[in-house]
Amino acid sequence: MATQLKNLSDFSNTEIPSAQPYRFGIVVAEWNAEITNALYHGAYQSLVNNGALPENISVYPVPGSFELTSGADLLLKKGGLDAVICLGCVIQGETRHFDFICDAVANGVSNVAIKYSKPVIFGVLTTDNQQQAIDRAGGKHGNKGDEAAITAIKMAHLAETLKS
Ligand SMILES: Nc1c(NC[C@H](O)[C@H](O)[C@H](O)CO)[nH]c(=O)[nH]c1=O
Ligand SMILES: CC(=O)[C@@H](O)COP(=O)(O)O
Repeated sequence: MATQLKNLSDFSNTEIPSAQPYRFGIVVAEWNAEITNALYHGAYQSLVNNGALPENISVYPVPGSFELTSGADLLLKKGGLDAVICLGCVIQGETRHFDFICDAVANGVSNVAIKYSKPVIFGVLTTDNQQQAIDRAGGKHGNKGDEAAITAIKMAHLAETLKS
C-alpha cells in the first residue's frame, strides 16, 4: 500500500505495547539534516508517548545513510539495547549513487538485525525529491520516524515474548 494511502503516523487501528521495559538506540544520518532531525523528533516523541523512559533512549549521529549500517552494528556490538532505529533520507540526484546507497542501507540494516538477532528498524526515506521527503517527515503523509518508533516497540515486545 503506498504511503499516500496510509498515513505514517496513524496507528489508531493497531495495539501498541508499552515501551517502558525497552532500551532504544537511534542512529541518525546527518545528510538532509532538516529532514532527518524531523524524523528523529517524531521517533523520540513516539517512543516517549508510548512509555519509553528518556534515559533508555540514546541517539548517535552518523555522516550519511550509508553509515547507518555500521552505526547500528557498533551499537549492537556494544550491547545493552533492545532495538535500534536507523533514520535517514536519501534523495535522488543526477547519478545512480542513489540506487547504490538505498540498496546498501536496506540490505545492511537487515543483515545487522539478523547478525545480532535484534530489531533494527529501516526508518529511511528514499525519495525522488525534497518535497516527497518533507511530506513524509511530518508533512501530509505523516512522519516516518513515528512509524519507525512504533515498529521498534512492537518488535522489541515480540522479541521479549519469544525469549521467555
Ligand atoms: N546523497 C545522500 C547521501 N550520501 C552520502 C552517503 O550516505 C555516505 O555518507 C557517503 O557515500 C560516504 O560513505 N547520504 C544520505 O543520507 N542521503 C543522500 O541523499
Ligand atoms: C543519493 C545521493 O548520493 C545523491 O543525492 C548525490 O547526488 P548526485 O547523484 O547528483 O551526485
